[in-house]
Amino acid sequence: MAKMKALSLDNISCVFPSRHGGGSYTAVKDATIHVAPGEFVSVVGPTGCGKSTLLNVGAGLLAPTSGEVRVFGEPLQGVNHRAGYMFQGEALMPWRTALDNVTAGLEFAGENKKQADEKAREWLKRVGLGGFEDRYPHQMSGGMRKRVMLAQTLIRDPDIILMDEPFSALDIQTRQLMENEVLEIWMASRKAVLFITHDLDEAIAMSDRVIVLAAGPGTHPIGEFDIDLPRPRDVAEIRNNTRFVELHAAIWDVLREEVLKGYEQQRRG
Ligand SMILES: Nc1ncnc2c1ncn2[C@@H]1O[C@H](COP(=O)(O)OP(=O)(O)OP(=O)(O)O)[C@@H](O)[C@H]1O
Repeated sequence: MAKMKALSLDNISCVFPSRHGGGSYTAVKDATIHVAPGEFVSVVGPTGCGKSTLLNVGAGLLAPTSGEVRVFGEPLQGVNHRAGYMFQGEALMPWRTALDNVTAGLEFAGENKKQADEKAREWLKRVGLGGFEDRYPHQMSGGMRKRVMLAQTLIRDPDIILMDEPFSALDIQTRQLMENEVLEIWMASRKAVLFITHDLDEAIAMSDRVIVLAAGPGTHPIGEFDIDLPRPRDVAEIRNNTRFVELHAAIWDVLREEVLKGYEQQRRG
């Protein structure tokens, strides 16, 4: 028997009612993606191809039209409680301090406040925000807010981490710092990660494996690459590695045409 996967999406299709009245739009068609325990997998693909849709399926927030989702071998029903989900946009509650944002998940799960606060302080320190516990989201920079979101996702110690372009809104320096921090935390705990990005450099620098999705409609993986670069990695330095450059060229060769197709579709609107 093949080794058990942390997350298996098998032959997933997602059909939505069309936005232009009547009819339907097949966003994802027959997509199969597996993430092993401890593996860092990135999914790259053109804008609007269906990356977030697939992640929502893995999170149990969207039931696929057909196909099967398994979490550590068990068919997924409802929300994936073994997964932590870090969204693309701003997901902090503006009326709560950094500390109270980080404890939110634990509170909702019924953990006592004192214990939750203790864990949250520790996590805020780990993401470089020791001393900022009492700040409100509007009193923090974009990078700091992302750090709070990271602590919020990781405090529940999920076995699977789902990340949807978590750093796309950040400036390049802050982004690279955060990518390195995520890698450091991941190296210490080796959770299964499914990371969505449209940035190929980021995908290669972070991952064990990069999956390329076709342009929509009916997106599905069209290429898969093992990233055999040494770890630990510094995301800025690894870009100068000759193997990185080779991998980038090979993956871009597959991705380029899809990006052009995606761009054309967006233009036609
Ligand atoms: N609930 C929905 N109803 C109708 N269409 C939808 C729905 N959700 C997604 N879609 C469509 O499915 C396609 C895939 O969307 P999705 O957000 O998954 O793409 P994406 O690759 O994550 O995009 P981006 O790179 O812009 O974040 C898009 O064409 C989108 O308009």
